[in-house]
Amino acid sequence: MINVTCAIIKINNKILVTQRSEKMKLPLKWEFPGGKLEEGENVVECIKREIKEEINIEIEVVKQLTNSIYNYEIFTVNLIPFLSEYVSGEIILFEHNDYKLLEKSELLQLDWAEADLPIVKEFLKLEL
Ligand SMILES: Nc1nc2c([nH]c(=O)n2[C@H]2C[C@H](O)[C@@H](COP(=O)(O)OP(=O)(O)OP(=O)(O)O)O2)c(=O)[nH]1
Repeated sequence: MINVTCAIIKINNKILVTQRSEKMKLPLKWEFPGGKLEEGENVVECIKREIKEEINIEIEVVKQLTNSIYNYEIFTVNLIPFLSEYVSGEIILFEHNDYKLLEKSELLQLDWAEADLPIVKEFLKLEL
């Protein structure tokens, strides 16, 4: 099982979502940006590092949500989500195909990576 952190990032009351590239696993699926936990790293360090590496911005973690464990046949992911606030930096996509800033009500319209669906649903139930 691989441990992966991801961030639900609020920017001006919109939510940042990113689309995986054609060359990645789960091509063109939508996800919350993030990535694999490295050895000796805690989950908060991991999500801040991954967000800087992948989309060039700094975030502040607000709250950890419930993990989503999903079996994709070729691998099992333990996805660890963090509600986060944008702090600084300009969005530059180093790996992703595209991004969108969406209203909460628009989130379920995307073609999500399967592991993200329970996280999207938990987030939709939260007060913002
Ligand atoms: N970052 C991120 N990954 C997710 C989400 N949902 C989900 O199933 N994943 C999966 C896709 C990837 O296999 C893995 C994250 O790893 P990654 O983004 O660091 O790795 P990758 O696919 O670019 O690299 P690789 O495994 O092909 O070497 O978790 C999500 O919301 N965010």
